[in-house]
Amino acid sequence: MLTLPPKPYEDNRQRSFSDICPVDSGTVSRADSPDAKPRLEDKFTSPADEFHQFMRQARANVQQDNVDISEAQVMAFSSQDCLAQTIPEQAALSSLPMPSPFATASDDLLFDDCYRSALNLLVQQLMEAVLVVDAMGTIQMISSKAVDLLSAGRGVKSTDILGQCWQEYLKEPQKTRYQQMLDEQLINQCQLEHTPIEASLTLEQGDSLDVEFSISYLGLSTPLFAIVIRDLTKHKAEYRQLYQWASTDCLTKLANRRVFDASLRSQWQACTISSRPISVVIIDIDHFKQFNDKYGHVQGDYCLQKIANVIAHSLPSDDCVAARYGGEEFALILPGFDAKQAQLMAEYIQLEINGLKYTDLGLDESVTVSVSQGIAAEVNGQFRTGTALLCAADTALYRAKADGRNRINLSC
Ligand SMILES: Nc1nc2c(ncn2[C@@H]2O[C@H](COP(=O)(O)OP(=O)(O)OP(=O)(O)O)[C@@H](O)[C@H]2O)c(=O)[nH]1
Repeated sequence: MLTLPPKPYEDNRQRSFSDICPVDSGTVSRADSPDAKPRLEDKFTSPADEFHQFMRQARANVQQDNVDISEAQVMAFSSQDCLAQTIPEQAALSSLPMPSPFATASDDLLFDDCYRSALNLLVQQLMEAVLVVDAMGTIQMISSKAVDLLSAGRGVKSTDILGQCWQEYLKEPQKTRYQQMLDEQLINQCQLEHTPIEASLTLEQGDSLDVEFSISYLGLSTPLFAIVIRDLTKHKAEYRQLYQWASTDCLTKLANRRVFDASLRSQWQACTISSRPISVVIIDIDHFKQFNDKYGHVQGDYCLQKIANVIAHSLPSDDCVAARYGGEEFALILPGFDAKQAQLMAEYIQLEINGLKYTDLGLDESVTVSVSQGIAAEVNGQFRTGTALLCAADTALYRAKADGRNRINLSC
């Protein structure tokens, strides 16, 4: 890191550009009174000839007079504005992008050099994770926060990362997306509007890191790009936790009613588009009020958990959904299942639940619980919507209850 020399001036506010870059008094042409302070344009015989001389002088003074380099650069840059503002015919040029409209090719290089030094200082001071890369992706500058991030806190130095290729940290498809954005920026030579790109970076030793990053084009004669990276690890962990809370039933850990409804809509659509069957099963515990009344509400909760566990482990594939539909009511979505397959599934669940023991809850070995189930299956377009299928399963459940409970009823 560049160490700044001590400031040689007592009061920085009183410093002017000429303090850093003294001008031969012979070039001062305007002096209305002997005490008049020379204006900046008075110091030039010709702006085009003199400006880059100023720049060089400023640079030489930085080296010789131990002048604070960042301050000298700021003064040098502001002198361009000063020039454009004080010389009327050049005034319109003050709004043009830097480098200076007066500059020659060598001034461009000098300007780039100053700009890069100032930029490097700035990047190193930032609390954000920032990289500056060239058009090939070679890392030219890096903030200490970005070093920490890319080295996964392993105490790597910035010099170990400088010169590496930024794209090597990216995986597909973000690698290709980044290159496309870079190409577009190079063609247009101006900032591209883009939302931050989410990516999973590949770090040393196979670690990966969830981040989002944005790219800003820095218009120099040799194009540079500032990449600001934000670590999303904490954000993603919080999101996962919140998503889990919002989508699962906290007692049974099955999907909640919101997820069930959304899944039924999407699975219904997917199955009807691909002409696959789909079945819904509703499972309701028999006489659960009596269980609660006899053994207590806490034991009732454990009972619900045990039954939910059986149901969750009965699901044959990931696209099947088991949800807690209401108090002591559960529901299944079985994509690809016709009526016969759904019936087999319901029979399996019934057997498993009938066989459950509650001795671990301190109850007698003889205590058992049964369930009633209603099934509806969509095979040949008999139902118009997923909701109609669900209503049919509910009606079938009602019949199973009415027929004496501990039984399965299939909607016809
Ligand atoms: N322990 C416990 N009980 C619950 C929970 N949710 C609902 N219940 C109970 O489930 C019982 C449901 O009672 P009912 O609707 O009369 O149904 P049932 O007694 O199972 O009778 P049938 O369904 O007709 O066989 C009520 O006593 C509710 O308090 C829960 O989260 N925990």
